Amino acid sequence: MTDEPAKPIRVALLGCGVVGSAVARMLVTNAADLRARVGAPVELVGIAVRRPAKDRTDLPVDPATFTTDAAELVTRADIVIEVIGGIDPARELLLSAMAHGASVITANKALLAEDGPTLYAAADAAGVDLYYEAAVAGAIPILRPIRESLAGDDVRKVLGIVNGTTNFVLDKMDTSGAGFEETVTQAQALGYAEADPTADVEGFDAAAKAAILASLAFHTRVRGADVFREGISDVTAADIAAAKAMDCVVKLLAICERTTGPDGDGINVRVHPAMIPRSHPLASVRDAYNAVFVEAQAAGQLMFYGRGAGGDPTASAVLGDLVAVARHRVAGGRGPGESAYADLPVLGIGTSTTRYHISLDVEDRPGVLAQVAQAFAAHDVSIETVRQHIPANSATGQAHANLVVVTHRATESALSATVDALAASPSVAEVVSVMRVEGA
Ligand SMILES: NC(=O)c1ccc[n+]([C@@H]2O[C@H](COP(=O)([O-])OP(=O)(O)OC[C@H]3O[C@@H](n4cnc5c(N)ncnc54)[C@H](O)[C@@H]3O)[C@@H](O)[C@H]2O)c1
Ligand SMILES: N[C@@H](CCO)C(=O)O
Ligand code: NA
Repeated sequence: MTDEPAKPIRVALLGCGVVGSAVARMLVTNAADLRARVGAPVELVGIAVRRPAKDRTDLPVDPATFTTDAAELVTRADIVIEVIGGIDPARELLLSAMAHGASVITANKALLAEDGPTLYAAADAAGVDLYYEAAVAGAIPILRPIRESLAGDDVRKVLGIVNGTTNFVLDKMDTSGAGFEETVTQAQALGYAEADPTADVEGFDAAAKAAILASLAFHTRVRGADVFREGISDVTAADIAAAKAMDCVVKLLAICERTTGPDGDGINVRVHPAMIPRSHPLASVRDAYNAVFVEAQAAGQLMFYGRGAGGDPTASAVLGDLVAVARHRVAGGRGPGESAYADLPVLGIGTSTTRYHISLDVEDRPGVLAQVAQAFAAHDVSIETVRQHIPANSATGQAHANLVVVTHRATESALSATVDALAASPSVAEVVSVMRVEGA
């Protein structure tokens, strides 16, 4: 008696842009290996596109595979891969796919951060898988390690560089000394930044990824809108120079922290530029690379590093999900569903604690340093270092000094009250900049 040949796994691909075309190519080129790893043939039954007339002859795919009817395509697949992006129609298509019994794979962080629970509920109702490794940090395996490998540990903190565009811009500002606008223009010319770079430079993309990371790490529903967000458009060449003077670099960080304090248990999730010491592992993340640093109770510190974007790297994560999901189809069973049992409160930014670098333009006369120190003391913010620099010429003729204060850890609310007091002080001409200092 011979074994029945395994039934093919029918895969539908939605979107054939940067990621979709790389996924299609890998699906076809690696078909024999995928078949062996899955235990059944993996058959690309259709690719939904918006512009069917576009020349796609470079792809090793039968032209009859392309369709403009994504809604119909999702009804005849075992696995649907969504790489269209945006909220709708991606959401409707994924919901319809699951309602028709398909498992789904998506790279769509915006949709997951906006409405992940609806997708999870649909996956549960249909008894199918919902996988999305590509949605955070592209090729880097980070979601499966948090969702599965660390499921027995207690994750305390996730600290990551999860946006390649902003890392590229900040890295170039660091090495060239150039300003933000000039560097973004250069990044656009090199294809690193989009024509409209808002989602990246204002931190929306990183905030969506932070929400996904925090949800998985802390078994709590966190939406993109819950994440405190500050982008990099206000980071100046002077900020970068100030970081250099402290032997630090500026990075856009996504920070997810489990906190236990007088206000009770909760989590802080925030995205903002911060100085980190050059000796910190994240400081060596250059160009458009991503890295995620995870701290868990028993595991200690772990670091994940690699390419966070690009067609092939992102397709690698999609195909990894595909093999996992297809194996479930062959052997039966499902991967993990949503885990939101901890239901921790997402605390306001005021409760988060970090160190701060504050640059002040002050009058150079007796008692000024004491008044500045008093503003910190009054709000219970402890000073770690103070550096004073006297500029060669003061434009006004008035004697001025530049004071750089670095604090010990303080809450954001205490720090912002201190900054308000400094701004109102007659001794302080200007609060030149305030930047958080992480990783030390
Ligand atoms: N590019 C990356 O490096 C990267 C990395 C990680 C995650 N992602 C995510 O992957 C997804 C796709 O990104 P991308 O860079 O490939 O974008 P893209 O713009 O290159 O491709 C999207 C494609 O979807 C098509 N499309 C739009 N609406 C459609 C519809 N209704 N039916 C069929 N096709 C439709 C578009 O015409 C386009 O070709 C996004 O969610 C993105 O956030 C991208
Ligand atoms: N725009 C993102 C890539 C997709 O997540 C980045 O710059 O990292
Ligand atoms: Na990933």
